[in-house]
Amino acid sequence: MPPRHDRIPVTVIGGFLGSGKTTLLNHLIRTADRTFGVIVNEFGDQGIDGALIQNLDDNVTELTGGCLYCTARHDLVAALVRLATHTRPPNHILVELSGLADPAPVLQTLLTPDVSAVFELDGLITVVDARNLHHTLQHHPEAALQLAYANVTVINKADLAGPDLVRQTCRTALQLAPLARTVTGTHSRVHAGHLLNLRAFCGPWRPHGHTHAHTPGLTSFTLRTHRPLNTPVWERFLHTYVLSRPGDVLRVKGFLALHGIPERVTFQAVRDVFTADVMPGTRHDGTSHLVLIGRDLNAQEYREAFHALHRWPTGPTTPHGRA
Ligand SMILES: Nc1nc2c(ncn2[C@@H]2O[C@H](COP(=O)(O)OP(=O)(O)OP(=O)(O)O)[C@@H](O)[C@H]2O)c(=O)[nH]1
Repeated sequence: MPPRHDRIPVTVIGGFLGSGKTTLLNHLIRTADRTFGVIVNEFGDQGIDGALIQNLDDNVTELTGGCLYCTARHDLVAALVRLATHTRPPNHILVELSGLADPAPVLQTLLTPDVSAVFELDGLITVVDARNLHHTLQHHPEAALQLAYANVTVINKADLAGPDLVRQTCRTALQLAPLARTVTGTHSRVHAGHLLNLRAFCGPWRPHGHTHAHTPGLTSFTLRTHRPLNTPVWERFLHTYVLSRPGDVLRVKGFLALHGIPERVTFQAVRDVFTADVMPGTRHDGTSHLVLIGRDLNAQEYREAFHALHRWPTGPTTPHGRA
């Protein structure tokens, strides 16, 4: 095996939908003293995370259009090679998995002799939403697999969980990943020294028996419109179709064009917690698109309801009269 200084270290970031993986990636880019290349695996035809990753220009590759559960080996290898042969190659690569991915196939790909001759798998970081882990483990078998191989477990969203639940979540995570270092944080703010230079895969490695367990009925689809939305009418849609269905709608993310706000608005929801942030320095072009991931969702029902938002004028009128 070539010595480390000749190979580019690769850190894989996994964890369930909305746990804080992209937030961690941005935190590392901001705080760690090195140049990063990033590969983001997203399902659906519309990548969102690429636009949410900061300060990397052309060193971000989105693998879109793939499967909900896995990263195609040839896509991953092609993206690694693209970064390594860049005119200014990064000195560390971060691979963010989709929120439903089992990390084992990606780890295996990185450990094959042809790939590991050029890239060194440094470690797997699994990000956990402290508020939701227990519920997630009960309903989504993917979550246990994501923890099983972790070298570091980041117990994130401590602010939403509170100290008692954070302690319980740490204990549960340790049962599933007894050899992993566990660190807690809010907004994935964990010292880079705990996450990088782990060299956790120096010895031989074999995945545990593979179960391929998946949550039944999961679907993902994109909603699009081409005219700005009336804010009160959008909020009604949000409450009816997203926030009041937290067991079914697991994740929503995307961009909104809202009437009266010239900038693009980033929208994110993880079950019943949501944020809508104006992106400074941007201008929307009138289009909105949202990726939804959930269980037993009727895409047609959502598309019709989203499309129907345009029946209402873009002024301050609501379906029930003046706002
Ligand atoms: N309150 C709170 N919100 C957080 C924290 N960490 C992340 N978030 C928010 O949670 C949402 C999801 O965070 P992301 O980093 O996009 O999660 P992700 O794991 O990359 O999501 P997917 O790629 O869709 O699986 C965003 O709105 C974040 O701003 C935290 O510690 N506290």
